[in-house]
Order: sequence, then structure tokens, then C-alpha cells
Amino acid sequence: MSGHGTPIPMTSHRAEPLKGVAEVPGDKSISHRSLILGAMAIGETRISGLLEGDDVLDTAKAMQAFGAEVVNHGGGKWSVFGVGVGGFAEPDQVIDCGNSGTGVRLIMGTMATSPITATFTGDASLNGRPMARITDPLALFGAKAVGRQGGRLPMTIVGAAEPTPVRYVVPVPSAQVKSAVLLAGLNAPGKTVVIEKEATRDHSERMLAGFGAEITVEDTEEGRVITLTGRPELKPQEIAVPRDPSSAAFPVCAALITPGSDVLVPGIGLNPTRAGLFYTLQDMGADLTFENPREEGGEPVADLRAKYSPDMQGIEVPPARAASMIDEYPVLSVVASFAHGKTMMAGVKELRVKESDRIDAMARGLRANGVTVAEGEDWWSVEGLGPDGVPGGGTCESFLDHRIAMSFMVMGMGAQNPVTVDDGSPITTSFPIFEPLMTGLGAKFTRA
Ligand SMILES: O=C(O)C1=C[C@@H](OP(=O)(O)O)[C@@H](O)[C@H](O)C1
Ligand SMILES: C=C(OP(=O)(O)O)C(=O)O
Repeated sequence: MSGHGTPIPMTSHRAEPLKGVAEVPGDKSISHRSLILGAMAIGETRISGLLEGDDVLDTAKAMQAFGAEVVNHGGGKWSVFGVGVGGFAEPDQVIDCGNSGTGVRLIMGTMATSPITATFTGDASLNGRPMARITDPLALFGAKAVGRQGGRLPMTIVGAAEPTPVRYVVPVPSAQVKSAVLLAGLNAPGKTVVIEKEATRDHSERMLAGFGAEITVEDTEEGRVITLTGRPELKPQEIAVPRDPSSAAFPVCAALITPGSDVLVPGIGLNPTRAGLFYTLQDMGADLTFENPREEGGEPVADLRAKYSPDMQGIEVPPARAASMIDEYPVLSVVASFAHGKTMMAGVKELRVKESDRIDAMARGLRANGVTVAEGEDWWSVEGLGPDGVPGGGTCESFLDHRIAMSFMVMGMGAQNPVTVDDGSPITTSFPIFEPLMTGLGAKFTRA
């Protein structure tokens, strides 16, 4: 459970040149899936480099509540002793997924085709997020859901005793919805088909195949058609989790806006469904290079080198790229403030239903620091003030959203005056070593 009991106000001061190597933690999406698919296999799945952030730790606890054995060996090494597809036991307590949309949505999908009932809850942020996008397709399998008004948590899912496979066109670009349907399809006899019009992160497809499920992906006129054959016996795996590109975004962006910086961020997963931010930064003229490209554990990986980039230009971010950088728009908007000219970000309605309404949260905080922002339902734009032109000096609300908190800490590193966030405690959900890692590079953070 993510403990947002006591707010932690944090201030970021103009930084010295950032130098050194930033070893960011394991990928959050792959970490959740390693635990969940490990629980669905029979035998011991060994995981190294697991992200030990609150979101993932909540998923580990949930897998234990459903009957899997999860062992922490220390140093990012974990084992999951799985119960097999269809082997979930009914938990005897409420499942608290803390701040994690990925955790709760994937786990709801996984249990929805077993004859068990489970009740899910989370923190104030998660309990405000829409769940009908998950419970609608789960109803097609025969599962029932009762939650609060508007399809909100807390919510009870009554799993289908005799699930039928489904064919489902995902109505919003969401890897969480796609993955929930695929995980539900695991315990439905026959073929479950999921169609996505826009490609979203494909870790579930890659990992299901790795665990031995029969899964095919076809690009058709209708979209990406994913077909999964239910009731496989999943084989336990050895998984080395690559480092998280969404966490790498913070030291990379900080280096681009802090004079004199040169930072190496090694071993970053560059799956094309995740790497959109880095291509966008290059399009803006950032001095960002991919060194030593290689493949690790079925995922493309490289070392990122980011240097201070005073000549970045605002651009129109291609809307088709949105899904591949959806979590990175907050920190991109900070970089855009230090570029020359306007940056336009369109096709990003999903940002309104994350841990916070991220367009609103960033617009408020950027304005509090002297930056001009315009916004509509599914777009926003930022007027860049150039590398030395961002006044800063504002206090921003983080709205229980780790990425908002980290983005404004990055802003303070390049702004003329310190930038404060009212609550940095959510940072531990995805990036528990953010503070020591950034200060190790040269950031100056203080706690009020
Ligand atoms: O499947 C995943 O691991 C994730 C999918 C994305 O959410 P949506 O599916 O809501 O776009 C992303 O924002 C989240 O951080 C992780
Ligand atoms: C949106 C995010 O996570 P989740 O949906 O899992 O809460 C995120 O980490 O930026």
C-alpha cells in the first residue's frame, strides 16, 4: 500500500552541472507482469531487477493473497512460485492496490475467469479512476462487478465460473485494458481475440509468448489483432527486468535543461512501444544519443547519453506517438518550457485519467512557475521561454501523482528560482531511489 499519510513537501534548487551515471530501477510494466505471469505458471519464476516501488510491491502482496508464494531474496532478486492458470484461491481480505492502475486492472482481469470473488481498493487517486473500461470486457467473459458510482473502486469482482472466450475491440488506447482482457482469456477455453486500433505497449504479448502461451499478433486493416488460446500450461521463467524508460526520462530531461550536464543512463529498455519520448526529444534538437544498442531478455536496450541542450525547439508532437510516451508528457512539458517556441501535444485525452488529470496538474504548476500553457480536452501546448528564461519560484500540487512530483523537481534544476512540490511522497510508487539518484548527479533538493 502506498503510504501517502504524511505529505512530504520538497524543493528543487538550480543545480550544478549534472554529471555521472544514472542507474534507474527496473521497468514498472514488466515488473507487474513478471509477478502476475509468474503466479499463473506452475513452479518457480525467478526475477532479477524487479522494481521495488510501492505499486509493484502491492502487486506482489496481491499475488500472495491469491495463493502464489512470493519470496524476496534481496537485491532486486525475487521468486514467484505460481499456482497455474485457473489456480487462484479466493483472497480472505480486501486487495489494496495502493496508487497503481496497472496493478488493479491487470489483477482484476487475471482473477475474473476463476470461480472466486475479490474486493479491490486503492488510495484516493486510484479510487477516483475509471474501471468500467475493464469491467465492461470482463462482463463478456461472464464476470460481474459491483463498485461505486461511475465504476470506481472499491469494487467487488465475482469471477465467471464458466467463462467464455471473447472478441474485444479496445475502445481507448490502453495497454492496461488490452492486458486485462488477455489475462482473463488465459482461463477461458478457446480463443480470446483482442483488437487494438492504436498499438500500445506490448509487454503482455511478449511475456505471454515467453511463458509458453499460444499467442499471435497480426497487423490488419481493423488494427492489431491479438489471438490467445486459453488454458495453456505456463512454464516458469528466468526474467531480467530491463531498466525503466519512463524513469530514465527524469535524469535525461534534467540533463538537457541543466547547463554543463553530461549524464549516462545505462541499460534502458527501448521497446518501440515505449521509446516515444526519446525520439521526440531528438526531434526537438536535444543532444541525446543511444549508445551500445543491444538485446536483453527479448527487449531492445541501449545506454542513453544526455547533454545540456540550449538550442531545443518546440515541435508538434505526432499524436500517433502518444501511446509510446503517454507517461512522459508531464516531464516533456517541463523540457518544452526551456525550448524555443511552442510545443503542441495533441491526441492525449488519456492524460486526464491517470493518477491525476495530468494536463490540469501540469498546466497549474507550469503557470505557477511563469510558463504559458493552453489546453483543450485532448490537447495542450506550452510556450517555451528558452534555456535561461524559466522564472520558477512556484509551489505546485502533485495530486498524489509521482510523475507530476518528479517533473516539477526536474523543473527546479534548470529554472531561475527554486520550484516546490507540496507532496513528494508519491514518488516511491515508481522510482523509490529518485532523490538519491538525482542528488548523486548534482541536483539540490531540500525538504521543507
Ligand atoms: O500496461 C501498463 O503497464 C501501463 C499502461 C499505461 O496505462 P494505460 O493502459 O491506462 O494507458 C501506462 O500509463 C501505465 O503507467 C502502465
Ligand atoms: C499511469 C501510470 O501508472 P498506473 O496507471 O499504473 O497507475 C504511471 O506510472 O504513470
